[in-house]
Amino acid sequence: MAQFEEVTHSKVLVTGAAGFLGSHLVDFLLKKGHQVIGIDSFQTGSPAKLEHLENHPKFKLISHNIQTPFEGLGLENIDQIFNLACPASPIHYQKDPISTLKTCFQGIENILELAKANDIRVLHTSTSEVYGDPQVHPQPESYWGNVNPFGARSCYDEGKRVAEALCYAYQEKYPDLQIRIARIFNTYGPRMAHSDGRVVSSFIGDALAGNPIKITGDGTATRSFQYITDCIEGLYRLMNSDYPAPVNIGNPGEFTIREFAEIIVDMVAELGMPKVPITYLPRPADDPNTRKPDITRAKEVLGWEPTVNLKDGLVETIKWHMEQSK
Ligand SMILES: O=c1ccn([C@@H]2O[C@H](COP(=O)(O)OP(=O)(O)O[C@H]3OC[C@@H](O)[C@H](O)[C@H]3O)[C@@H](O)[C@H]2O)c(=O)[nH]1
Repeated sequence: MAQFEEVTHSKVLVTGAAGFLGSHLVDFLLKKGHQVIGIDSFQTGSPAKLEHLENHPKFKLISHNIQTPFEGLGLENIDQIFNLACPASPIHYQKDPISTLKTCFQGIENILELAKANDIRVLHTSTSEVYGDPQVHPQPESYWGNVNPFGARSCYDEGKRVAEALCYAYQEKYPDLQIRIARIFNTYGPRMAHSDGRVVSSFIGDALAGNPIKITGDGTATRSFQYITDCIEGLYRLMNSDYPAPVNIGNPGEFTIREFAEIIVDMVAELGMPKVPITYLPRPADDPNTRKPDITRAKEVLGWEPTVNLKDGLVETIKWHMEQSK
């Protein structure tokens, strides 16, 4: 196992702090006693996700787009940077593909420059989308992927791939620079709004509102869903490990989208609400057919694996959605 060394009371920068993952990571780091600076452009993130920290003595939120260098923001004394800033829902990252590419490439370039100049460790969040529509199943980190470089998803898939390539190039050129890469698989939980567009929040939001669930495609595509707390623990362990290559962070439990829709319909019906119908819409361009992480590496180098099963995670997520609609 690689060395996992918990750093106590450090100063940590989280980009994308007002996003779904970012806001949970900020809470987690503050609970651990760290001082946290959050950065967000509020393109898809929302200050409401951090409202509860408004007067927290160890938290500061800065409005900044990582496409722009960090000079003048006073970030020289940071110990660690988690780079989470990027629209992640397909409907969001495809809205302004040029901006998504800039966030991926210029964003990580600005972060690496800041890190290089000030000896800061960086964890970059990559994605299972670097595997594209995979022809190897499940996907280990050694798989190079099957990505369309010239299509609707390429702004994100290729953006995340070029960001990994830039991390690699910096590591080669500046061996003292500490870089960690997490390839995050589909993650869900409280604070992912109904309007986010990703499948878990869409299905739950619709089922609770009594609307039909909308499957895009024929429902045979598969995904593996990881609960937010497992993801955050995995990111934290990776940051504080000495492992320099990409690590999959995901839950290997795999479901077809139709199976998943049925689970949501049944869980919401068990709460005494009407059983909503399932409808079918056209499949989005280049939507991957299958996805499931091979987490052998994460188990070996981080001593990490997911602990929350799908039903338990969904109970918490449904509860959160119900509170939102009160
Ligand atoms: O309302 C919906 C949304 C999605 N889907 C389907 O559900 C599956 C999952 O779609 P999502 O939009 O939740 O997410 P995707 O797996 O396509 O992409 C995600 O992958 C991993 C992460 O890095 C990213 O956050 C995100 O890009 C797809 O097959 C999609 O077509 C629906 O059937 N209905």
